[in-house]
Amino acid sequence: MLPLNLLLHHPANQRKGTSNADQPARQEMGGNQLSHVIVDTLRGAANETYGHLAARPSLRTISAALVALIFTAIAKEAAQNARLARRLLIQGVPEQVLTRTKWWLFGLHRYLLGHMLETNPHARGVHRGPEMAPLLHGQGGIDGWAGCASKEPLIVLCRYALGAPKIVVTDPKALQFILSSNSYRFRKNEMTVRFISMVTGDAGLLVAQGDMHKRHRRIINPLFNMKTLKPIVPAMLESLGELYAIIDHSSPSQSLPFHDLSSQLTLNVIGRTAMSHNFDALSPGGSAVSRAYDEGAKVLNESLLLMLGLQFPNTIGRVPTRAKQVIKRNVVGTLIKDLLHNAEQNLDGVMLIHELLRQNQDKALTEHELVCELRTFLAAGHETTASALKACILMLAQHPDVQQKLFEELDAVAVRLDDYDVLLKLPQLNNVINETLRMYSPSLNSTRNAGPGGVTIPTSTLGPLHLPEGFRIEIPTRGMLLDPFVWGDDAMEWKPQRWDSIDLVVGLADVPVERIVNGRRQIGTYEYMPFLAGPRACIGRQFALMTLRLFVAGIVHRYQLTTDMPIGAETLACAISVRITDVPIKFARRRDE
Ligand code: HEM
Repeated sequence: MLPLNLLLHHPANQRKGTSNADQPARQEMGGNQLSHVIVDTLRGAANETYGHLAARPSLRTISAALVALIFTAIAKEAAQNARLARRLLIQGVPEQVLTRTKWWLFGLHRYLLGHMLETNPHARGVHRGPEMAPLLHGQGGIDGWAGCASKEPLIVLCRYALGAPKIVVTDPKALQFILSSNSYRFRKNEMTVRFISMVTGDAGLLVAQGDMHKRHRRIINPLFNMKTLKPIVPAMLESLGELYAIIDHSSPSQSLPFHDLSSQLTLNVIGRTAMSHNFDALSPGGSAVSRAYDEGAKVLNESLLLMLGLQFPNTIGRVPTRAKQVIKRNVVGTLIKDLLHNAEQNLDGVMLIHELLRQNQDKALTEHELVCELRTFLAAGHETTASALKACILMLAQHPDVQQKLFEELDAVAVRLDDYDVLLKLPQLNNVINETLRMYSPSLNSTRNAGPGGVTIPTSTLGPLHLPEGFRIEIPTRGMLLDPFVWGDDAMEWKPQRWDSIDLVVGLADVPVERIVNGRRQIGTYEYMPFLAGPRACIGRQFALMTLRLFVAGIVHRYQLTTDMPIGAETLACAISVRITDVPIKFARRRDE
């Protein structure tokens, strides 16, 4: 792109700003009609003002040029986004209402900030999901929905910075298409991919797209089937034993910070079971790796500059920041290479790293790709499982009746944790875990972009909907799990017993018209998705459920749990996963064994 001050000083451009000589320069700037008008106007004005300085560019000239460039870029982007949004609006997609109309620049803020300043539903954060629900069902707060009473849009358009549009989708028919039958026609958002790549490297399952994803998933799938997972139960229990030791050495009247303990515990679990390595995260002060991991996670959560750098990789993204230095150190990546070499000497081992090497005997994945995959297991499997575990334990401590019922169930079968087949079938245990994953889903939402050439998706109420290439889709996982239209008026309450009368209807693409059939609530595959669905659903689902079943059963059978945190007083934070920030738990040993 030509700097504007050079254009200004081009002889053909002196005084008059619109000669034919401008054409190539305009094309260089890649502008549309609007940007041409703006450039021409600014150029004319700049010539009038700074024409006498033409021979020697001054700071003022350069500043004016910079301002003009930024202004042009913003106007161009906003105009493009407005056109994109319009393409969806004319197909009948309702839009979230702007409550702050006429508030700023005669409503121009719609094209600059979109719905970012709206307080309900929030643009982002843990409240966003549940607050979206009424809109998605056509109740208040949406523009342009002329649907009849029996229909609900289940798709809403909203806009972000510079009016960048996206649709929020909960329509099961559309989700079945996006996540399952046509999942490879959608791509993960580039900024999300850049963000996750900083933690996992650029070749793990979470960031892989298209054929690369298929190739990786084919090799990694067998690592997470029951046959491979059952032999790692003893390694999981070894980590649980370390937690017991810490609890047993503390006083029953002392509240322990289970929010930290559960993260350290699950880090040890992933270390042992996935990499055959002891991260030693539960020891006082942790290990070098666990400290590096914590530090990395912290800077990722906190650095605004880092986020802007991801959005604008070629400008702000080049600024060296402390966050980047921390991530670059990458002790974990270096360690994993060593662990891979060790595991190659012991190919009969039962841990995931051994199975990974066995599945990769034809070297379909390079060493770099293997390292990225193991880093991915660490990033995707550690905080998510810890968030679910801490929520289970806090809920049980807050609800003594449910805890007692679960204890009795465990006691009745004289639970032996190494017999996983028994644990799999315990109804109270499964109810507690299902309900916690519903109410405290570690996943806030998932995003996808329409792939090359654009995609036409089927919908229940709008008919086929064409999404231009790159158009953004948000799937509000947490919102769907807390949606009163799906779960009933008590959706915001933690009630494990609701699962006694729920049928999970597998493979159902359409929302059942009759929600309650024979007294049982019907929930479709695309309505309960803590692990998402389709070829890109969580590969570690069974691993996570196994960890939760073993640890919740083990802890409740051994300790009576209480907490000073009243029901509803917990605070949630969301960075990589949604988690309860403060989980103070008192553990009283039930009986000495
Ligand atoms: C309660 C715990 C967990 C929850 C709630 C969870 C949730 C999810 C969700 C919602 C996704 C889809 C993300 C998206 O595409 O937008 C996902 C993907 C993934 N998860 Fe999990 N996860 C959990 C535990 C684990 C564990 C323990 C592992 C591995 C050890 C793991 C590994 C992965 C991987 C590799 C992917 C990417 C799959 C792909 O794109 O093919 N997760 N997880």
